[in-house]
This record gives sequence, structure tokens and C-alpha cells, in this order.
Amino acid sequence: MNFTKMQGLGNDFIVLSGHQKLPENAAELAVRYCDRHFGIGADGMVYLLPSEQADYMMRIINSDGSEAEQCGNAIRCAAKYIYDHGMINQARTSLVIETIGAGSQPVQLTVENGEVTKVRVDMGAPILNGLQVPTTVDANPVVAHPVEVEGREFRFTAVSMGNPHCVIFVEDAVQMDLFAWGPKLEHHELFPRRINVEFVTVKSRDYADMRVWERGAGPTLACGTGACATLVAGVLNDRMDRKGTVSLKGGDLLIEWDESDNHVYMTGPAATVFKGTL
Ligand SMILES: N[C@@H](CCC[C@H](N)C(=O)O)C(=O)O
Repeated sequence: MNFTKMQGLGNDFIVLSGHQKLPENAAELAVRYCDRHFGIGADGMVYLLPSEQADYMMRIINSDGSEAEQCGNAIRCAAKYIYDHGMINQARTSLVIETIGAGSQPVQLTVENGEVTKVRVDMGAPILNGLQVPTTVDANPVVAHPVEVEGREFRFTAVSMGNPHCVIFVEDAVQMDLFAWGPKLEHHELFPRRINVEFVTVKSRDYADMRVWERGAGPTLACGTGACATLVAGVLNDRMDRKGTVSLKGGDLLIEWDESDNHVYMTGPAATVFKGTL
């Protein structure tokens, strides 16, 4: 089976097409092939499947075998893969990709000299109702809510972009010990489906540093949905404006939360690393 290894800001994926549906052993395959020593190495495995309502459906399996409802960096990679593999007419630079958690999402490609250089995704409306994110907090929105881990209190803002995020503003996100806090927050009882954890330092109203501990994948170099959640949380906490750069370990994403349609738009790169055969 042919695969393509891709990355968006260093958040990397094994991308597969040609399946009619998700294989029954998708969890086991993800654990095996995402392993960086015994497998190909990736944060997740992405399947491009037929869709009845969009050009393609994307399903993403984290490296621990759990399925995520959505993935911002993967959807940009998926769009580039679809274009590069001629899975849509090459005259088209826009397409729609269905996800299981965030519905069908319109994607706009920037193509220069035949190369996809940038991908802009309409990530839809953020979900801010605490119970729907889900958290156990019955509030809408959940802003600066306390969560205690080993005697330390953090304040989180809950945002779902199809998948759940808890955004925590800190003095210096870049220096946060992700291994110390990430797993405990991911599995905290406040979060019934576990959670992605973003530590954020706002540098100005249109720029923030963010570091992420991902549900099911641990510390990754970037998280697209996490960057969207970060800007939304920045606005809700009156720390950021509706358009800004979220700077991740693997690079920057431009995030816009449009007041007119309430949708979040993410713009960033996607790249092929190598191709191989399993
Ligand atoms: N890296 C992703 C998010 C991938 C899924 C996440 N780990 C989850 O379980 O929700 C992104 O770029 O959004």
C-alpha cells in the first residue's frame, strides 16, 4: 500500500487514500506505523475516503490509536494531497473536505507554478458551551475556569473546534514543562473525552506564542485546531483581536475569527516529506 508522509508546521501524518472506509484495525495500524522507532513515525494517520456531501472525507487517527473529530494541520495536508494526486480537476483551487466532528469544511488552495504554497480552511464556528466541548462545566462560554493539578491552579478557557481544547494563558508558554502538566490536564476529570491542552502567552493583540500537549499524541510541534482555539480564547478573554498570528514550535498560523459568520479561518502551509510503500 502506498503512503505519503506529510507535515503541517512539523505536525506530521501518514496520509493514505484508496480505502472505501476506515479499516477495522485502524487503531492498531496507527499505533504501529506512527511509532518513530519501529514504524514510519508520525503524530497521526490520515485516511481520505469517499464522501456523499463533500469532495472527500478525512478521518484522523492519533498516534495512540484514538480517533480525533478534526485536525487543522491534517486538513491542510489532505487538501494538498488531493490536489497533488489529481483527485480533483487541476483547474480547481477550492474543494470541500468532510470531517466527522466539524462537518464539511471549504478549503482554498494557493497554487504557484503548480505547487500548493498555502492552504486556507474555513474551520467553522467554535463551540463554546462547556457541556458540548465537552467539559463538566455547565457554562457558556467557559472562561478562565479553575482547574487544579497537583496543588497548582490553572485557569482554562474551553473551546471545541470539532475537537476539544483547553486554553491556558501563562507567563511564558515556551518554557512550560509539557510532560509535567500535559498528561494530567489531558486526563483531568473535568474533561470527559480527554482534551488538547494549549499553553499560551499573548505578546500583542495580534500575536501569541502557543505550545501544545495533544490528546492522543503528546507534545507536537503544532496544532491547527489548537491555534484556532487559542485565538478564540484570546478574544473571549479580551487579550487578542479577531485576527492574529499564533506562533507554534513548528511555525506560524494566521487565524481569523470572522464576526459576520462566526467562523474561524486558518491559513498555513502543508508539505510532502516523502512517499513510501507499506
Ligand atoms: N494536530 C491537530 C489535532 C489532532 C487531533 C488531536 N490530537 C485530538 O485528539 O483532538 C491539529 O492540527 O488540529
